[in-house]
Amino acid sequence: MASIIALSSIFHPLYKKPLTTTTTTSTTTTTSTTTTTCTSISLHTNSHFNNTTTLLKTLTFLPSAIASSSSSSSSLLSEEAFKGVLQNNELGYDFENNDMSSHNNVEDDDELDISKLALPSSLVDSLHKRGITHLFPIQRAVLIPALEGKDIIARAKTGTGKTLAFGIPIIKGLTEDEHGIPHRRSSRLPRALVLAPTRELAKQVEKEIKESAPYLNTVCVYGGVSYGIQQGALSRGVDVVVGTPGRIIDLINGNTLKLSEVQYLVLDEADQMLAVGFEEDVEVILEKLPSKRQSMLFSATMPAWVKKLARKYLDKPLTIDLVGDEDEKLAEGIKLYAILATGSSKRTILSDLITVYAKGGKTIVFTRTKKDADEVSLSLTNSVTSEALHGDISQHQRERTLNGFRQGKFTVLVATDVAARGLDIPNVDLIIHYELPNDPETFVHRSGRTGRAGKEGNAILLYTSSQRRTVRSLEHDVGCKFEFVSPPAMEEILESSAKHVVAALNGVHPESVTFFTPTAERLIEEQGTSALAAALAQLSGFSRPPSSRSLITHEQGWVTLKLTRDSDISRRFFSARSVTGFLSDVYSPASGEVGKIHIIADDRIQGAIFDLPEDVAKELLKREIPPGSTISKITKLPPLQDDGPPGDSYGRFSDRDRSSRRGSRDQRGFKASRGWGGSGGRGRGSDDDFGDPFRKGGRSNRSGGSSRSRTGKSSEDNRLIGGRQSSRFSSSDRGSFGGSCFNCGGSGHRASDCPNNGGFF
Ligand SMILES: Nc1ncnc2c1ncn2[C@@H]1O[C@H](COP(=O)(O)OP(=O)(O)OP(=O)(O)O)[C@@H](O)[C@H]1O
Repeated sequence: MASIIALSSIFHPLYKKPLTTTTTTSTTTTTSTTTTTCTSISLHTNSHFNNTTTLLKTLTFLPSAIASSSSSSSSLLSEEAFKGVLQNNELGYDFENNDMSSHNNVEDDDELDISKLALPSSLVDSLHKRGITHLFPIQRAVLIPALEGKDIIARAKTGTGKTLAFGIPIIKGLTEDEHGIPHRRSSRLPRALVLAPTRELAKQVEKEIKESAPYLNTVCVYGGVSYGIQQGALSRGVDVVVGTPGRIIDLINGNTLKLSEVQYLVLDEADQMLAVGFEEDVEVILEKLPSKRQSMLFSATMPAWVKKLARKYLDKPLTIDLVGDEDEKLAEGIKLYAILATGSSKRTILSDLITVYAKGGKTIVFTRTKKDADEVSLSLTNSVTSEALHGDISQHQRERTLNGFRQGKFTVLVATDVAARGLDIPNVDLIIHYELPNDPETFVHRSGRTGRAGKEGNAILLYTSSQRRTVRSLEHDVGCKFEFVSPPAMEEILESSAKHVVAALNGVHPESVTFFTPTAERLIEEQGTSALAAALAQLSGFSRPPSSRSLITHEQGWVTLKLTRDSDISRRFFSARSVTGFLSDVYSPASGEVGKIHIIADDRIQGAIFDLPEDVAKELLKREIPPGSTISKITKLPPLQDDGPPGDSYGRFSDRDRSSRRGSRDQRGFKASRGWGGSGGRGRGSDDDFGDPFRKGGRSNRSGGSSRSRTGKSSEDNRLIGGRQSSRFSSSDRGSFGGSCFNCGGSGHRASDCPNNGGFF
């Protein structure tokens, strides 16, 4: 107990003994303040040396970019500071090599061991029960300054444990006084207030605090449910209130929630308050709080409003930034992929992506609108179990959905941003950004639903050709790198499906197996391994052979081919028209059927990739090809030339922008987007409807499903031609050939009519 008192007395915000300070200037002053505080602990509190040692050692492990002073801040923690603390290097810490091993008394693991940090034993016990034994970096970074009573701005990557970073010091402060003596409370007005941007996040924070400190009364308040229960809980007395700003204001106005005794304020996911339009409400609440309080602001990102808020309402906050300006803002375990898709192909590839990248685990698909969430979820139900989560779904149903997803009752959650913000669902393996997020912050939040608590995960961004530049901006703004990959090839899908089926087989009850064994033995005798292969194919959903798919649009029944031309033979500009010209000469029906065309982005190669219906492609590949040219079916897309419209730039995408852009579309005047609006500034789900100003037709409508996209539009409408203009032409229209000569590149004639014909055509 003595050591607990000692630690509390040194660090607890309510401790009256003045901390030792030194006077130097500006930033250095701050450093010295912290340093001296620590130094005084280290050098002058001999009787408590062991615990102090532990704390100091914990501090020494803080990452180098741990804290910086904000404009109004007066604190700075850094390794420099810690070097100062340990002038005599009592702990034997090797600062140069960030190595504690030379210290001989305490094992490395002890540094973050929560049972060694003089926290209330009840708290330690409940954390242990939850499997939480050691602090995460943001928690160890926040703990000491929070216990010192400092206002804090903390920024850490998603899923790294921010809730307990503020939860632990607040629980300690609410549990015992500065001497470690349990509080006896007279009034039961709330002493801690946590503001969260969404109901789900509020409930999650409540859960985290309740599970860590079941002996405290924690009440969660949010809109969409009746006031009665929340009012009742508040009137019975409460320690911690967690809630969304709107309902909190209602309860304050209804005189049920009184904030006069609030000592701790937390703004969780402060950046998201802004995103969901709570900025005014937040400020109204902050104005009503007692001025003598400790405030902690947690945010994954730092937009201007959050900085303003900090300046206005926090007192000389210490900024603890475990992200930094340049660094990747996502947890390390998250692998990022970007996949080029069209509006219509997104739905087709979605289940394939889930099959290959989620590896049988949980997936969250993010859409921008509620309607999309419903539609996408519905379209998935044939292949996977899926549910939608958005604001139009009742609160009760939302909770049921979330619980079902947590418990693995279904594996794919299709959610809008607001509904899924800040959700902590363990073991989400895959995030799919079905549409581009509105801004980098949203991207970080969405992606951060995977790779939580040190685990690994994948996040896939689906983008259209007109959004390439936005994807690059995103990389820059988030400080991340995407791996640009093609949609999974059929082989990968089959292989992953087989793996899932094999994994599922392991779950079959042995008794059921015995039941089927005689039939299995007979089948193997009769058919050998093909019997098992047939069973796997059936279980994978591939009882019929998969039809080929375009690598560009992913539409079934299409094949993607690559055409290259030897640059020694022709130095002419290679364009989409070169492709149509080539097809027209080699196998003229193909020129009327060609789908999308993209020019290959490789200086050493003159070439393009393009789609043809499977049967036409087969015929084409049988034809004799002019010397110097190659044509082949490909299974992976090569790098392609950027063909986005010029205005696909960074910015927020408001509804007003969207509607005005729609208006401009109707007038047939495509205006460059200024937003991350997905679709290069076009409305939802219409990414390719009018995205390519250079798109031209040329393909006849084929009978049968494959020539039409799922949207009902002909693929002709969808054609995208490598960003360059192509002329309309028809293979049967030999009189007015609009392509360019594959031989000389000149327009208006075919290679067979080329005056420079090398003899082949
Ligand atoms: N020290 C710890 N040891 C083990 N697990 C922990 C620890 N701290 C937190 N966790 C768990 O890690 C998960 C993520 O924590 P939390 O939700 O607080 O992250 P976050 O940083 O707030 O994420 P986000 O920014 O996405 O909201 C939770 O399930 C939490 O219980």
